[in-house]
Amino acid sequence: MELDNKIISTVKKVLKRYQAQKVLIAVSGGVDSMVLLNVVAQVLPKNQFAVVNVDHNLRPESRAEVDFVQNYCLKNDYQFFTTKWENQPAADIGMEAAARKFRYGFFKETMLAGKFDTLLTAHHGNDLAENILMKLIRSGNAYEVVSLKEQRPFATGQILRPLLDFSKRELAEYSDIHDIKHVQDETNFDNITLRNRLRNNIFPELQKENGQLLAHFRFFDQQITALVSLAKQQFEEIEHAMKLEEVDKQIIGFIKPILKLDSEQQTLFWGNFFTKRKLDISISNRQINQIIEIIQSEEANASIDLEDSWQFIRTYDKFVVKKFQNQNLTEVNVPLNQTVTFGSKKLTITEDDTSFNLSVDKLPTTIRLRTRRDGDKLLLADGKHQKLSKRFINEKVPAYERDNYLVLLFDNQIVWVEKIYQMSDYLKKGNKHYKINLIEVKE
Ligand SMILES: Nc1ncnc2c1ncn2[C@@H]1O[C@H](COP(=O)(O)OP(=O)(O)OP(=O)(O)O)[C@@H](O)[C@H]1O
Repeated sequence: MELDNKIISTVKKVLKRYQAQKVLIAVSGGVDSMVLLNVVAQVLPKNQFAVVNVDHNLRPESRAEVDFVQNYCLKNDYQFFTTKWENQPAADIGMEAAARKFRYGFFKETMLAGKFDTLLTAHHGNDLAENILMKLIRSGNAYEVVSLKEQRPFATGQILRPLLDFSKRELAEYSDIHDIKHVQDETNFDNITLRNRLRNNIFPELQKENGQLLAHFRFFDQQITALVSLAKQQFEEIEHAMKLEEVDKQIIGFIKPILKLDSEQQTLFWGNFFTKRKLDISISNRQINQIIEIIQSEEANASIDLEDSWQFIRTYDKFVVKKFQNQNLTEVNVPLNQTVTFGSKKLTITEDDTSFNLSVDKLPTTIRLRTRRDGDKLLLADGKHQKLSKRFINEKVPAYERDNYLVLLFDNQIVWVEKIYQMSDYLKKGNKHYKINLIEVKE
């Protein structure tokens, strides 16, 4: 009876704390979600909840499982939504992730269509502990380790997981006491996945060491969550002081504000920095340590290569995180009056006698666009040449930005370099007039 009261009052409390009004319960038919349904039906009137189920169509018995949940809902007069996954990917790789994506896609659709504000899942204490240990084994990233939250935003509302305080065993006990029928998920017994190996082999051993293990994982989770949220407040202030400039695939900021953190704190800082920006980069612990090392070094122009073509550069008082230029994009033809795309920029050249910004004295046969190359030279008024690299220095263009500047060539002669050079400024004899339009496309 004590367990009953504890489960019911906890679910009630969580629903109240997060102000759940109209609730969709994700029910697979397994013991956990059938217990959750049973409990919610005791604390909410029927017009405030419904059941959602997804047939992943991956095992022969999946149809029977849907039928089981559907019949249960029919019998009890609960509103029920279901769908069947038809277009599975051909290969087996990533099937679980694809199934998950489909499942949550349908949950979202159903929530929006039925104006539900809350999705409930039956994740419990064992799921939480398994998740923490899995993330610890795979990455050790503190921000990922505590990823299974009691509440998180979802669709236009939220997901709540009111059973995290209970173990699988307690839920099974509840279902035994109340004779709650459920289906058995066979895949839980094979040891192909890390999760199942932890569940079936590792956790039983660990629990022999301490029966309170799951409560300790939950306690650990709550503390890390709190520590991370405290740290995030401070990191926001630091990022503000860094005066970050974020443009397409490039972030620049001052280093000084980070230096008031010690190395360990910086580990947490950079983890947060990359995790929250969702860049297409998987940053490892080793790389974070390298970043910290060059931040603290005296070297003026140190740089390291990160994963996925990203680079971290430390200049004198700033740092830059940027994505390499795609080498295939180094040279394109530019037909007149057509817009060409070069990386994140678009450029159009038109013949224009009224509002031209470039003039030359003869019609070019080829017009090409590229980024700078070693040895590029610019023609000056006195007929002499200047190295493009020299001009970059004169114009105070930082080294890390120089590769982004576009260079335009008429018949192999540089006639224009984005922002810093136009040949016609030096040789005013031109009689062919062109208008160059350049726009940056923000992603
Ligand atoms: N096919 C399904 N239909 C409806 N709800 C489901 C289905 N599968 C899972 N759920 C819901 O998700 C909860 C967690 O299920 P399970 O542990 O199988 O998923 P997971 O892959 O570990 O977690 P996640 O749902 O976060 O990916 C279940 O208790 C249930 O509430």
